[in-house]
Amino acid sequence: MTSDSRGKPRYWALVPCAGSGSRAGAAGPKQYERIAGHPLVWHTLAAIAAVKRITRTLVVVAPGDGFFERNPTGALVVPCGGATRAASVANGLYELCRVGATESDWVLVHDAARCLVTPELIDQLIDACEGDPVGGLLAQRLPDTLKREQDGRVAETLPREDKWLAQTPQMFRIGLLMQALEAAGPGVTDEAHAVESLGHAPRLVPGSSQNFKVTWHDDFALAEAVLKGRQR
Ligand SMILES: Nc1ccn([C@@H]2O[C@H](COP(=O)(O)OP(=O)(O)OP(=O)(O)O)[C@@H](O)[C@H]2O)c(=O)n1
Ligand SMILES: C[C@](O)(CO)[C@H](O)COP(=O)(O)O
Repeated sequence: MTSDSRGKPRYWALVPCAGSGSRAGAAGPKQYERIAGHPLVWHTLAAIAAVKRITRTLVVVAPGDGFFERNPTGALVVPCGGATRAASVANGLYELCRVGATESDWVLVHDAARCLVTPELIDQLIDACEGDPVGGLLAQRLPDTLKREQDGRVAETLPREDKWLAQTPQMFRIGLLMQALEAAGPGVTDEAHAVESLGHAPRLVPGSSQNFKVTWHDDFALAEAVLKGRQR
C-alpha cells in the first residue's frame, strides 16, 4: 500500500537522536544543548512538524535517555538507538512499521543535529523525489577547492565538479531502505550510501548551506545566530 485511504502517498519522518556528540565537546549530547531558547532538537522537530504532508515523526533516542520524559513535540520517541547512526535508523524503521507504516511508504530520515532545516527545504525534497523510482537526498555542491592530504601536506587537488556534500533529510521507500541497511551493515554514514550499495543512484536535490549539521563546538554559535536571525 503506497497511500492512505484517500489515495495520497504517505510520508513518515525518522530522526536519529541517539548520538553522543563527541566532536562538539558539550557537557552532554549536542542535540539537547540549549540554543535560541530551546534544546537544539526542538528546532529540528518544529521544522518537520510544519510539513503538512508528514504523517508522523519518530525520534530514535539512546536506551535510558530521559530527555523526552516531558515531550511537548507530538513526536513518537523510542529508546531503540544503536551503536552507530545506521543501526539507530534501521531500528527506527522497524518501530515505524509497528505503528502502521508500510514498506512502500516513504520515510524522510533527518539528523537531530541538523536543526536549521526548514519546512520549505523538506517540501522541496519531497516534490523532487515523490515521483522518483529510487528516492534521494538534500545535498550541496562543494564551495571550495578540494585537496587530498598525505602526511599533513597536499598530495593532490581533486576535481570537484561532480562532488556534493550529503545533507539530510534523505528520502526513500521504507522497504528499500530496510533492505539496503541490512545489506550494507552498521558502518554506512548515510542512507544514500546504503541504497547505492544495492546498485541504485539516489537523486541529488540542492539543499542549503544553512542546513549544516552541528558537529563542532563553534557550530552551536553559528546555528544560534541563524535561528535568532530567523526569529526577528
Ligand atoms: N549511534 C548513533 C549515532 C548518531 N546518531 C544521530 O545521527 C545524527 C548525525 O550523527 P553525528 O553528527 O555523527 O552525531 P554524533 O554521533 O552524536 O556525533 P559525534 O560523531 O561527534 O560523536 C545525530 O543527530 C545523532 O544523534 C544516532 O542516532 N545514533
Ligand atoms: C547523514 C549525514 O548527515 C550526511 O552528511 C552524515 O553522514 C552523518 O554524520 P556522520 O558524522 O558522518 O556520522
